[in-house]
Amino acid sequence: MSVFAAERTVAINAVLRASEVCQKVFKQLVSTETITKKDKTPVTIADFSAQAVVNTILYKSFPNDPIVGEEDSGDLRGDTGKEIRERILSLTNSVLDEPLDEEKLLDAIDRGSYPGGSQGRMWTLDPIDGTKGFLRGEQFAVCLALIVGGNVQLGVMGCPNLPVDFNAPEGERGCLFIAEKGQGAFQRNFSSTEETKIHVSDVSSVSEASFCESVEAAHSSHDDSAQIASLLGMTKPSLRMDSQCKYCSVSRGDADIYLRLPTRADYEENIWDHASGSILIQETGGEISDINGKPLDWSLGRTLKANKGIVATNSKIHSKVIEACNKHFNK
Ligand SMILES: Nc1ncnc2c1ncn2[C@@H]1O[C@H](COP(=O)(O)OS(=O)(=O)O)[C@@H](OP(=O)(O)O)[C@H]1O
Ligand SMILES: [Mg+2]
Ligand SMILES: [Mg+2]
Ligand SMILES: [Mg+2]
Repeated sequence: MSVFAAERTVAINAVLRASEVCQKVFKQLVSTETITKKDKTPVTIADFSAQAVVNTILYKSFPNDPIVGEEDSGDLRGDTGKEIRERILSLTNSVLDEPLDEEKLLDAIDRGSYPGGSQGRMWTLDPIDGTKGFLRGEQFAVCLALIVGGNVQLGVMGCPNLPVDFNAPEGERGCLFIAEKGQGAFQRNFSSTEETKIHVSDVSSVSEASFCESVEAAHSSHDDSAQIASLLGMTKPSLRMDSQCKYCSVSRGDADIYLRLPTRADYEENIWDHASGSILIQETGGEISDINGKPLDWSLGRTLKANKGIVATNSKIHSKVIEACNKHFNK
């Protein structure tokens, strides 16, 4: 029986509303509505608005739950932030039942500042994962997960541009993925409430397998993955896409392995970039670890500081992929 039925319903609603914001923005986005953050990555009015929407909806049902969210309101305050703030406010209010004022909007965004840790309940939110994919009109995802005592219990992901059927790439787009610990995982189309149970592929020979990996070589080394593919005797082309949609693709069997290989020794993966994807992989029968085969540790704060890179597979071929990573990186 579902332990988090209420959380599941609220999270689905929040992710769908935030996805709606992103879809609205994409049609009208102008260049002044994208900011480059200190780490040189982009953030748009849609990222801020989606975070405000999700945090507001979560607060209404679970006022005591802290949130580890990617964005903060620093760039939206004061005179310099006035124009962008007003756009975000009207966007946010276009999907909320009760309108916010400017102060409440900024507060809602900043409710995502929780430092994380091993104690109690917390949500983690990536309002748009794959912002670069979003800007290109390609794959992005609204990603929300519930973590309790350092364990991911629930994950909901909205993928507005992902084809509902991998074999019909020109067909309907827009899917929602829902996974709860011990309850399996489901895909739902944006146009319906019917849920279909999904599972990973049953490929058991690694030479038959295919990778799903980042578009940006700066986020996961393509050279290293090509060499690992060669060690494994893999010949199929990689499926390349932005965002946690990669986890969705592996979880429904479109590809067999999600590899995220470190490009910089000092990079720590953010928990919001992987929490919902990790439970989706586990609940569809897959396996997830870092490149050394170590379980992901969600209890150390806003990042996965004890882990290096990510390997998610259909489970049958996991140990082979870890072995190849080991061989490649420790050569
Ligand atoms: N150096 C480096 N290494 C690994 N990961 C990084 C790095 N820099 C940024 N990021 C994070 O990558 C998130 C987007 O991941 P993607 O898999 O979508 O990358 S890609 O767009 O396909 O290249 C992106 O998430 P969003 O900001 O939510 O898009 C970042 O959190
Ligand atoms: Mg970002
Ligand atoms: Mg992200
Ligand atoms: Mg993001």
